[in-house]
Amino acid sequence: MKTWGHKWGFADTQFVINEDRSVTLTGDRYNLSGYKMPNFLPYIEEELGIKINSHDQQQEITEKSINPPTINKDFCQALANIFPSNQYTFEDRERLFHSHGQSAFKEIYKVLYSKLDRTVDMVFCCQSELDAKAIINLAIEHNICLVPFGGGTNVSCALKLPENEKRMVVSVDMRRMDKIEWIDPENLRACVQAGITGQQLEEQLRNDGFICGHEPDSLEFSTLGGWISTNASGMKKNRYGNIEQIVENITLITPTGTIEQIQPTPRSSMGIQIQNLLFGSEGNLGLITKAVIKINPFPEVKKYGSLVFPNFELGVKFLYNLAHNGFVPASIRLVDNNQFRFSQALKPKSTHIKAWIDKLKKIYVLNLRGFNPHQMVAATIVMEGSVQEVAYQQANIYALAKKYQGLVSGAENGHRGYMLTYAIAYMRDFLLKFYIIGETFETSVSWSQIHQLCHAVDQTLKEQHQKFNLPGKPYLSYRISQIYHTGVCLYFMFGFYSKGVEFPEVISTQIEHSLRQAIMANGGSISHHHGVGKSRQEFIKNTLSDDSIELIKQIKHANDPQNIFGIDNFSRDSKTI
Ligand SMILES: Cc1cc2nc3c(=O)[nH]c(=O)nc-3n(C[C@H](O)[C@H](O)[C@H](O)COP(=O)(O)OP(=O)(O)OC[C@H]3O[C@@H](n4cnc5c(N)ncnc54)[C@H](O)[C@@H]3O)c2cc1C
Repeated sequence: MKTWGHKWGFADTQFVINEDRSVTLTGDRYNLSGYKMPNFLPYIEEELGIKINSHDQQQEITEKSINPPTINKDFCQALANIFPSNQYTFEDRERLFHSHGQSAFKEIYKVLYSKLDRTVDMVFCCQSELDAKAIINLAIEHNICLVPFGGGTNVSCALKLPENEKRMVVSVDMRRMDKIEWIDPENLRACVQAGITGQQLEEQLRNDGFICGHEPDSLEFSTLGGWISTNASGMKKNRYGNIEQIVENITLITPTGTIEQIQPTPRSSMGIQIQNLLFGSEGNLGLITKAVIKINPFPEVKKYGSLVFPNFELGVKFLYNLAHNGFVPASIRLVDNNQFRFSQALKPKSTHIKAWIDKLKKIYVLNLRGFNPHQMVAATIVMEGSVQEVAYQQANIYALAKKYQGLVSGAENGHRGYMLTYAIAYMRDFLLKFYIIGETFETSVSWSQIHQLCHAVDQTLKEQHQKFNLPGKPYLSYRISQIYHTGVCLYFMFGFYSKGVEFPEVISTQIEHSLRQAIMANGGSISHHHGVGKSRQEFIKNTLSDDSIELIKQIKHANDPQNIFGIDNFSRDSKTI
């Protein structure tokens, strides 16, 4: 690493500008990697109304900018008496890495170009349940604040330390707990340690012919414990479920004991289900050390597909009908026109014959079918299962799409659409260099309020852009990324050009706040899967009754009277809760 700050992802993968102003994603990890994208910069420039100068880049911090650690000597001595030195570190780079998630302007911008407000003082690597109990006991004895760390991929400022925390803060990194403890192949369940990443989990299960199927776009780095703590949602939830449907039992080590069900069961009417409190607990209650999850035989077939519709409204009508039918695929997403055009802009320059075929397709879609290139939208599809299941889904989905003027546009476009989501965080870091600040945010909303909510977000962004007198034009795109019986998950991306703007990270935060207000005023939820963290704490009071908030405070207090798990995402000391 040349610079001090930590970016997203693998070191071999980043977007770069070539001499001919095309853009390439380096490495060979994704199907977007390794080729020139001539239309990338022109698309961004047109959408934002700016000109990108490849030589005019923000300079990342190359020097340390991190507070010296607060040291509790007695605790450090006691720790050293129990654990070998390779299980903990005071190293600055590690402290920084463990002190933030992936929120664009509230965290990554600060890490790369400014300074995080506060960093953890030590990083401890938890290797077993015994370690978890021991570190908690030491923390109780010496009044230390512990912060569980999974993959650091949250986008809600869930790892941002509270400003008023005066104690020594220790990040408890769970990633060495990355084993599958057992597999029950007959009943299709497995007991898995909480620090395993999605990629490790799927690789290990695959060796035995199984799949978990929980596939968030952060799969490569996020962990099982993090998924439970944030109440995560994976793209293939239609087939495998969201995290709360996948997990059968959780083990949580807390300052007052061990929280778990004695044994997992397919379902149980046992009174209040303690486990439900842990989904979305966001590091406030203790350390999740393992979980029993459902597993599935590895699917016979995985097939991508895609459709284009003349406009977003027809696409939504199609999804509404699909959601209430029996052939819902593992995943289906509907992207708006901006995102559709962006995915087109990421294509390579066509070779001779391909260019000719593409031209013919374009003529058919635009001239013969009358699609408007500035209105048309696309749906991308993943189908998984047996040969028969997938064939049944494909035939019925495409037949239904026809009723809404949908045209089949091929597996390659579908695959490309899904790969694009893996590149988004790399894109964020690349664009940030050129003063373009972007962020993603999401919500869930009933079917009947989708259009009103999207319109409100669009209007609010335009107003905010004007209010802060920002250069160029604001960027907004959105997609429906999940469908439910009563509504959908809407996933937005917004961005603006910040060259010459003072404190862009502060303005972005205010804009994001206004956008959430608009979402909630138009029937949207506080979050569909990103969680609350510090980013959305203030909206809890619009989400839960006062008495519900009080009950949560009491549960927290009973479980952790000393507030050892003082990350304060949802705790008794929170300013707003
Ligand atoms: C590019 C990108 C794509 C994303 N795509 C998705 C997506 O498709 N779906 C989705 O749901 N989210 C997505 N996210 C958000 C993020 O990946 C999830 O919130 C994820 O669940 C966080 O897991 P983590 O292991 O990284 O947790 P962290 O970020 O390390 O921690 C998150 C919170 O959980 C707590 N925590 C972590 N591990 C434990 C543990 N073992 N015990 C107790 N508490 C713990 C932490 O203290 C913190 O409060 C995405 C993020 C990025 C950057």
